[in-house]
Amino acid sequence: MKHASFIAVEGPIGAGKTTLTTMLAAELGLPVIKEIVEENPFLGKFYQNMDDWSFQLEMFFLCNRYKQLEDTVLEYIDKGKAVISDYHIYKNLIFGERTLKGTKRDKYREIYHVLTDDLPKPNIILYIRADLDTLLTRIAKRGRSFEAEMDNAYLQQLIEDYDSAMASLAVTEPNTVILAIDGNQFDFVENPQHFAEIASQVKELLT
Ligand SMILES: Nc1ncnc2c1ncn2[C@@H]1O[C@H](COP(=O)(O)OP(=O)(O)OP(=O)(O)O)[C@@H](O)[C@H]1O
Ligand SMILES: Nc1nc(=O)c2ncn([C@H]3C[C@H](O)[C@@H](CO)O3)c2[nH]1
Repeated sequence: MKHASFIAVEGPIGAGKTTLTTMLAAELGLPVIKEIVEENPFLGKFYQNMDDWSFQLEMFFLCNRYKQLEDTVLEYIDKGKAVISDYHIYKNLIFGERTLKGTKRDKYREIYHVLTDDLPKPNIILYIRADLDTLLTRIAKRGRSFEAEMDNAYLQQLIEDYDSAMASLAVTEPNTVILAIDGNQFDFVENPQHFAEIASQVKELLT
């Protein structure tokens, strides 16, 4: 039996994950899983002082996403229903490896694997790649106050971390389809033709 599709939209901060996920969910008639941002008590503190707050923040994201992933598996994947999410749980490792240091990083990595290794993961990843200027423009356009403190070097580093992580996933999980989307060129918000092209590629993957 063919497994139901579990699609994750990924990319660095401000790439357009939530926007594209919402648009595709509506177009394809799929239930949507979105990450919790506004109720996160550590994000503002983290952007002001990353060294002091990174462990709390990464653990908060990991526990929330773990719970959401468990629920997604029970509600959709185990029942053979397709679903689209605006993140892949693997992003915890991408961020954690960047923001944590020393023993905290080692402990966090272990907890990540203990929690997630035995859970089903997305079989399709839509990876939105975008350069620093594009991301800065979109983050500014969205205007979240706590992100005003974000360092450009951190964002640039994450762009590179995402590229490495996707290249490594392509090797370690060869059955996962990774569709790269050029977020600099594709303006799926303003240009319906651009969105239609992406939607048609995703539909092909689902058939
Ligand atoms: N392809 C695009 N073209 C033009 N504007 C875009 C595009 N994608 C997203 N935007 C705009 O950029 C802003 C950020 O998008 P969005 O919140 O979807 O990003 P995100 O990747 O989910 O961010 P985060 O990493 O913080 O969760 C929004 O204002 C959105 O309207
Ligand atoms: N450090 C860190 N670890 C994560 O797992 C993570 N996931 C998202 N974010 C940040 C990016 C946006 O500002 C905001 C919304 O995505 O939260 C994260 N930050």
